[in-house]
Amino acid sequence: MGGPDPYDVVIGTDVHGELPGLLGEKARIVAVVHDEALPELVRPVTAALTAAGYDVRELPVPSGEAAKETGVLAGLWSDFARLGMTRSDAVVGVGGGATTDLAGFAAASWLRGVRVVHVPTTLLAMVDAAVGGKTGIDIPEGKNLVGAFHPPAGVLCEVSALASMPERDYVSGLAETIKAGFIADPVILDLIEGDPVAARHPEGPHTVELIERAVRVKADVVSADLKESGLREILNYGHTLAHAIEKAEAYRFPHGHAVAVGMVYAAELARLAGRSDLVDRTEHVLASVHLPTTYDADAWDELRAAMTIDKKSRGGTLRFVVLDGLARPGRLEGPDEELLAAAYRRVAE
Ligand SMILES: NC(=O)c1ccc[n+]([C@@H]2O[C@H](COP(=O)([O-])OP(=O)(O)OC[C@H]3O[C@@H](n4cnc5c(N)ncnc54)[C@H](O)[C@@H]3O)[C@@H](O)[C@H]2O)c1
Ligand SMILES: O=C(O)C(=O)C[C@@H](O)[C@H](O)[C@H](O)COP(=O)(O)O
Ligand SMILES: [Zn+2]
Repeated sequence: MGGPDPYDVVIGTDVHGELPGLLGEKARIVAVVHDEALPELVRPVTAALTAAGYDVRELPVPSGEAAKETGVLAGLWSDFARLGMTRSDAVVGVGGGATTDLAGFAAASWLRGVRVVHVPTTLLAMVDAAVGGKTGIDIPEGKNLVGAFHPPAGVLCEVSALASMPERDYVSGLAETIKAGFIADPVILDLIEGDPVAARHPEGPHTVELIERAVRVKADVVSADLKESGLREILNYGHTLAHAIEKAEAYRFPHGHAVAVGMVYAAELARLAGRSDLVDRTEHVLASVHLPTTYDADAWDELRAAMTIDKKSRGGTLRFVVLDGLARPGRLEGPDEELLAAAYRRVAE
């Protein structure tokens, strides 16, 4: 991963031995912030760190989006204080995107910033959440509204960890993978459309290639625009409606499923605005891996209200990432209310 502080993203099997190299030699205490439901996946991480001589402390946090609550973050700050963590110490985040978002923000905010290495255990976290340095938590008013840009010192994707993933969560990660396909690398779409049944499972023949391609898309974008002053917005394709859906569902709807519906909505916005016509392909590839393409017809007013707080908005103007063609992302600024509602009719079930 390029940018001012480049770092390695290791992708492979039996790669835990690379962890000390990613962490560096300065750290004494390493706080392993991990999803409490994944002891089997945490064990090889702590074993590799202990063998390398670090003082390893395990800090379990709730599974899933419940990790991204202010109370959990405040609990980690107290833990870091109790452990006596100084600026030369480090955090390792082990889990899905919710865990790495929390661990990353805890590291960003502790003493104004300590090193963090991520060990993502879901497809979604490998292809997206654990790379790129966006960290954050949710508040009742909205998703990811508090956070910081804090790039990791390294990312370790142990692909064998994916074997235990429930299909629903695995497929959620395919939504962000497909997003990378639409905004920048259509070969991703070809690989999934070529064998969607295989794509739904981690033992499929193209899993490592899909991860590598999606990480490459993210690396190229983030290296050029870490703090989202322009280009990075393309990684938010489909997310304007997605975050509104997640809020409406009290964060119990998988992130990737919400992004899937959000991409259909963005594709329909682009079609109605005369920019491109990728709606059928979007629906087809998402449905082929069992991702949703529709949402509650009665939810529009609530979703429209929630979309106002999107981070891409400027003043009162909503701004969407739309496609002018495959791998040709553009922006749609301030679409009128009738267009917004009309596009939702395509999604409404
Ligand atoms: N920072 C970013 O750039 C970025 C990018 C995309 C998504 N995100 C965030 O990531 C989060 C979603 O991440 P996610 O989809 O990884 O979900 P998650 O972290 O909520 O994990 C989903 C579920 O999978 C379980 N799990 C994790 N690894 C497992 C494994 N190997 N085997 C069995 N079960 C496992 C977890 O316990 C949890 O129940 C959202 O909060 C989203 O906003 C952040
Ligand atoms: O890395 C980015 O930039 C993204 O937008 C990636 C998204 O997949 C991710 O869900 C991100 O957390 C959304 O960020 P937000 O700024 O809209 O909260
Ligand atoms: Zn996302």
